Amino acid sequence: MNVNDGGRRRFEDNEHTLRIYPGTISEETIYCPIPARKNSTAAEVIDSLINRLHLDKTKCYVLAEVKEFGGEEWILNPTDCPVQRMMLWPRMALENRLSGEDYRFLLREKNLDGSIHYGSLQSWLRVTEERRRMMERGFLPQPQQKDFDDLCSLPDLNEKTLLENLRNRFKHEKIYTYVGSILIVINPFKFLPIYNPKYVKMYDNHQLGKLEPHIYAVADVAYHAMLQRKKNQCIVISGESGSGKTQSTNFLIHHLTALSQKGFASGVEQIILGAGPVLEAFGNAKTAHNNNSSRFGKFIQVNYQETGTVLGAYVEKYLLEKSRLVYQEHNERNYHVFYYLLAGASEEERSAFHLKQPEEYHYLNQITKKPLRQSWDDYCYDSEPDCFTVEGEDLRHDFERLQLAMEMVGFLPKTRRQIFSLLSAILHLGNICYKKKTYRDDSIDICNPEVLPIVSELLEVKEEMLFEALVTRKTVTVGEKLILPYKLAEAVTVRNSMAKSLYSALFDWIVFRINHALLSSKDLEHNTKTLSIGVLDIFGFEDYENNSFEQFCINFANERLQHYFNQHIFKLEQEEYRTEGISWHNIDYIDNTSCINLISKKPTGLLHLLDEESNFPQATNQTLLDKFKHQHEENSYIEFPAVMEPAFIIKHYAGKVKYGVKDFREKNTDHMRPDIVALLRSSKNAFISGMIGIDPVAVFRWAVLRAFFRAMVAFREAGKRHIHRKTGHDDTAPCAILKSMDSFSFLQHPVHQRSLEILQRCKEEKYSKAINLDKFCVITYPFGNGNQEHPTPGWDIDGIGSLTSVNF
Ligand SMILES: Nc1ncnc2c1ncn2[C@@H]1O[C@H](COP(=O)(O)OP(=O)(O)OP(=O)(O)O)[C@@H](O)[C@H]1O
Repeated sequence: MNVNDGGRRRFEDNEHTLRIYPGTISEETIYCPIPARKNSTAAEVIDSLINRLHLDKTKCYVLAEVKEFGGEEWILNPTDCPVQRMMLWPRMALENRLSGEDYRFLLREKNLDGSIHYGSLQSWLRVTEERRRMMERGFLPQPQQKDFDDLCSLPDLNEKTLLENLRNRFKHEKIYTYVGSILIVINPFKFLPIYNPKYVKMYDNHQLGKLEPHIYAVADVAYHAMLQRKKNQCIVISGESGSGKTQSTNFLIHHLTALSQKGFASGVEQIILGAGPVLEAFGNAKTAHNNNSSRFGKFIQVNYQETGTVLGAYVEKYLLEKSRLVYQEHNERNYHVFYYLLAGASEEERSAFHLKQPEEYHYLNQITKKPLRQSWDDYCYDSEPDCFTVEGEDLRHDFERLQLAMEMVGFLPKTRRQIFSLLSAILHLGNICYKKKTYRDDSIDICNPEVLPIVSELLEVKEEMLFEALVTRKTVTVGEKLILPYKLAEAVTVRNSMAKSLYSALFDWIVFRINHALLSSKDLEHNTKTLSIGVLDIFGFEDYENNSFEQFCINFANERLQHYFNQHIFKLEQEEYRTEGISWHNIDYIDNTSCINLISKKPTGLLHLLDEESNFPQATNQTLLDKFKHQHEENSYIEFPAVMEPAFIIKHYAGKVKYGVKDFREKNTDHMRPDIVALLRSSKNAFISGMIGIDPVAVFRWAVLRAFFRAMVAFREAGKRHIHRKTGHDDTAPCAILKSMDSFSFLQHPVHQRSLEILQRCKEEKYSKAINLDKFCVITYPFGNGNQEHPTPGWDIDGIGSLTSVNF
């Protein structure tokens, strides 16, 4: 049996050992190893446990799965398969259990009323408790300073006291702090025992601010506000890369599904569980800041019945970073899924998909190696480790985990093969290279024609058509069809654009399929009134060594979000004080309206000038820059580098960022050329031809902005609510948002429109549902280095200086 093949079969057939921790049910046992297979159910495992540990058979037991930091517990249904759940855990958790307390199975006793008896606290909690007792008895130093869990209650609020308060709280492992209804999170980069069921219970139905700040409190307030006011809610998460946004989103989603299910895993939770690793494999990558960085923004909406029971959910994605597919910066990688596939595919799959080693693909091997030592006689480039594997990563295990997760969200083996075949086609496409035919003219040829049959086989398109599409452009003028050869650089752009479009269409298709699995049929019953809570996990402000169009869009979106924070927190709040006759000195804040106008105001905003230049065939990077200069030379929010550099600098609220204009026009109108669309639509493979039909034109910029429109409307409505409250026209409780979000809802997205068309075929009634938003906000901050596997040394918080650029 070969190694690769063996991996999958091992998982399918072999016996696994589950370690079950019985806790107080059997105090003398730390854990009990129980053999089980992939399809062994929780009920069978519990039976074995009862026999092994001689437990009281008259009592009722359940298995609880603990995963992620802090020991959130998910109760398994009797028919759930623990091994399948275990295989979704990261490899570290499977191998290194003694230190990996985050993932395990616990045995819990069920009370007569059906509730779960959680028994004593887990070992880590005992340590914390012990420490608290020692402190009380004076054996350990008491915390010196009083801290404030809401920055608004600081007696003297200024930058210094604000940072000191956060630092002080962080030193005492308090990573959460409120600013009114906003929650600030500081990434601890270490396990904290604050996410277990005790905390779920503790924060159930409590007014915000009554207990120590916590992410559960935010979820809880949103949940109960939704139920009481019958209004949909929205939680916005923002922060820089590596600050813990995804982690916070996971805590929220877990809590939001847990609240309604009293601890029992539902089908929806099962699908959300499977959707996570799938989205992560296709949408996450190693970056210089985070080994598992999400390269797309997402909006996850959990739908509830009016009674508060989870109905279904849906995911909307924003701006997948397509450029990563064809080029990665130093010390960064392409999307995880490529490495998983190349490491984990079986021999049969390797030959069917024509797979090679990662270093043989242009899209994976461009890692720029920086010279480590530089001297005349010793110019060394290569002592740096490659970037194909990340420390602690087991790509084969990750591939198995991905396959299982795909199975859980309903991808049949045939579909999985089609997806992997398409991934291979994309990699081979990237290997196609061009040369000039002759020195005299510009016409080009393909240097390695042997790659063409492989790509044509994998995409199931005719080889001649593929060749034509890669080297020539077809243009139709009045009554005439012109075939013009591409120039060398143009051909490379077309090849890359085809690869990017294929990958992004695949990602859209995956999200579309996940949504089908997540949307419950009850969601579509017109007489079932649904409510929802949305969590928006959006990219934070970015400033890298090289910033391009992606950073420009992301930072503009953040600029708009900041604008609405300003509106809400400063302007409206101060207006309210004034009208209520409270003596008040206005606080100065950085008003970023001018920066937003510079970028987006019609007719001369940078985005409008960019649109003009994108549609003008003779335009170049220089003409674009000249246009920017000509219109905005006097504007203090834009600068141009002193040396001749094709770049411009924007003075954002969070600092100056330099953007290189290279590829701005192409990325702004980044869409598949019609001849490429025609080629892919001609594929004999219905999976590929159908997928291309979904969304041929990339709605790049508007996709990212739409995410911010959600936030924008939420905050604008917050403003209206303030005014209404004063004029007495609105009797809803604070924070109610009335505005219908129809026009910005996911229903507008082409992928979802398609999804709905299909669903509507099953349902005659039109699916019409207003999406209203209430508002909550979570802001996350990283401390130390995002790549740290271990906590910040010495629990140091000097990095708190990084907060200074943020103004609330
Ligand atoms: N509450 C937390 N407790 C402990 N560790 C955390 C917490 N939040 C985040 N981390 C750690 O920080 C790492 C980075 O977090 P995460 O991936 O959520 O960041 P992010 O803001 O989503 O980054 P990106 O924008 O690059 O996707 C996680 O892998 C985890 O190790």
